[in-house]
Amino acid sequence: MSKKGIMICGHGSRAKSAEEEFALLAKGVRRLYPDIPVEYGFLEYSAPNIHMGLDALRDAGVSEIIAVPGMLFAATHAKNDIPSVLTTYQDKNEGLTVRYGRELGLHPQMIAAFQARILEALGVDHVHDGDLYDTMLVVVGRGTSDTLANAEAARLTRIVSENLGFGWSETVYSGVTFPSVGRGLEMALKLGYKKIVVAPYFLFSGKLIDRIYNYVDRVAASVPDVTFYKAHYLSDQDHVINTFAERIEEAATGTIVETQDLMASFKDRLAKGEIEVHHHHAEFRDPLDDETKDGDGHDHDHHHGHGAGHSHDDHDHGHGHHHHHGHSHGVYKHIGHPNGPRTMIDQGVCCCFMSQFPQEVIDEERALRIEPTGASASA
Ligand SMILES: C[C@@]1(CC(=O)O)c2cc3[nH]c(cc4nc(cc5[nH]c(cc(n2)[C@H]1CCC(=O)O)[C@@](C)(CC(=O)O)[C@@H]5CCC(=O)O)C(CC(=O)O)=C4CCC(=O)O)c(CCC(=O)O)c3CC(=O)O
Ligand SMILES: [Co+2]
Repeated sequence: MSKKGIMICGHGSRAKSAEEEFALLAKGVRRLYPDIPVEYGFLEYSAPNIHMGLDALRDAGVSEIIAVPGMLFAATHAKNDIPSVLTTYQDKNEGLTVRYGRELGLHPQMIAAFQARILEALGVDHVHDGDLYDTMLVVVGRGTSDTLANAEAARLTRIVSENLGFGWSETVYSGVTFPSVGRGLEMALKLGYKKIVVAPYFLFSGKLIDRIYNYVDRVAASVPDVTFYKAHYLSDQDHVINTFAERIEEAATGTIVETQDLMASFKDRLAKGEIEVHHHHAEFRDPLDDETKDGDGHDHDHHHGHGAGHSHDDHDHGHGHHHHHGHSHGVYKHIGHPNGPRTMIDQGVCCCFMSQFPQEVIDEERALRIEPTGASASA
């Protein structure tokens, strides 16, 4: 009989607090599965990385791993990056089976978890129809190059807006796509609502959450007659843990609906040469692990797609790390959009992103930043 183990694949952050908070998730899942080993790992920046978590399960004698993305939506990370790590691992470990579940998605419990955070920000337990007709909801999604994942964030906004009865609502994004948090809030103010709830649909704290709350504070300081309510991110609420349990069960029993099967879709697109696996240049590397020592901060221990997107041989990198492989990645639509984010500029974000910014947008942003008034457009 095969021994099962559970693996939660998280994002990771340069913020220590995010690592600690993500660990709480694994703790919550362990409470639900006391007899099964549960490990977690991060895709980028943080330790343990996904390999380390998988190693821990293997070393505990697990032969059937049920892996689930610790991700809200099915975008690049859940669709390409995690499956790439998992299939590579399975290929290298004979006799090991890795199943893969789907993203948390807009499960009713995730919506409940989000609404609980919004009500908490407003300081109420429940609302009656009409209570929030004078209030605007601004949902902050992460933002990705995956249009459908961005659309899920907008769908969430609609659902919550109807459930709670907000006067008006809008979806903004913390990066990658438009509208940015800053531009979105400027637009929101034009509508004249005096109460605005800003609710980030994020699992944990991190650099992006800090940036979002800072932005709200900055805008709030400029309009003293408007009250901003900052909702907490989701974190390890029972609703979230329960959603993980459902995703684990679906993967374990093989009852994922075909159209939602991320691993099947990954393999299919890989075979067709359509995959754009993002390189994990930021993946945490164990200094004791020789395999990952390639001297330039890259761990290329996974598939690289070469079929679509552009290869890094096509353009100049203009930054310190070199890519000695032809990885490719998502195309950022409307990257120069006037209401789009400028946050990535000069923040050390990968060339994969930066190389897609038109030079005039970069120049314009840099010029704004050196204005003596300090009027920053870095939204
Ligand atoms: C701050 C930063 C890292 C840094 O520089 O420190 C950071 C941080 C975090 N991202 C998180 C989540 C997601 N990140 C993505 C995608 C991308 N994120 C990228 C960059 C950055 N991400 C840096 C800021 C750059 C900027 O200014 O925007 C891109 C551009 C490049 C790359 O990853 O290499 C890549 C585009 C890929 C593409 O679309 O092609 C997706 C969507 C997806 O999967 O594609 C999800 C949602 C997954 C889900 O659905 O849950 C979380 C956890 C939030 C939570 O708790 O929920 C944190 C943690 C934190 O905030 O610290
Ligand atoms: Co790069």
